Amino acid sequence: MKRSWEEAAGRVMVALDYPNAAAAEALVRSLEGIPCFMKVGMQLFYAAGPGFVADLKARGYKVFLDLKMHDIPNTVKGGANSIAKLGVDVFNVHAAGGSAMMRAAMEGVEQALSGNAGLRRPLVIAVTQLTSTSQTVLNDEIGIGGSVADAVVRYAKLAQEAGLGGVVASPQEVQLIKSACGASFQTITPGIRPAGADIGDQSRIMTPRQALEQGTDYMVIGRPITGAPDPRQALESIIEELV
Ligand SMILES: O=c1ccn([C@@H]2O[C@H](COP(=O)(O)O)[C@@H](O)[C@H]2O)c(=O)[nH]1
Repeated sequence: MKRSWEEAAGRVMVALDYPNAAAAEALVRSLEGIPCFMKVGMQLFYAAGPGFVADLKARGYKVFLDLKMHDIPNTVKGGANSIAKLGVDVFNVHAAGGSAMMRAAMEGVEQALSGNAGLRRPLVIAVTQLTSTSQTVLNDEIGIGGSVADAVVRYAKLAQEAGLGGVVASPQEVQLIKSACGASFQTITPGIRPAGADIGDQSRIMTPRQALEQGTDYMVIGRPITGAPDPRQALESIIEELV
């Protein structure tokens, strides 16, 4: 199925994994006019703070705030409340925190929205198993038995029951998640590597085209873009692969 260039671009979330606002801002400027998401993770957020996120939103960017909260329910509720007030489009928690913690995140969002009619409702998603986690690490280090795919689907169902709208997983698990949770349950997939790209610390990977063919909703891509000699050209060539 052919899709427009804009639709293809809108499925890419560029990971702004930079040590400071100036470096991230340079990348954002180099991608100006491309309607992708900007993903702010912990490295940038801890250095540049909520002001950087608020500035991106004020300039009209779609923002995924990837802080992967994992704490007691009351703390996550408070964190979700603060994040929702920033007006981000997507944010996440770890499904490993359990259903009470995930429900608390949703309560934090509801509280923020009820006090502010102008706020948009963010998509709240849960990390299932990190895309750097291999079968061996899951079984021998984390201590969860069975296949990675089974562990991912179990967390996806738990997240859905807690009221979340989607999950972070690898593209390899997208079809199983959609079968278990329905087509509208969103899948956000890191672990994307164009053919020939350095895998780095990722374990469960696919190319952009393969991920799309699995039915992923959004793909998170960092180093294949940010580490390229010409990041704009790298992103444009990924988008061409998705059209
Ligand atoms: O399971 C996960 C959850 C989050 N991430 C984040 O996505 C990007 C991926 O960056 P690459 O450079 O393309 O590997 C990064 O910000 C991670 O924190 C993930 O990789 N896996």
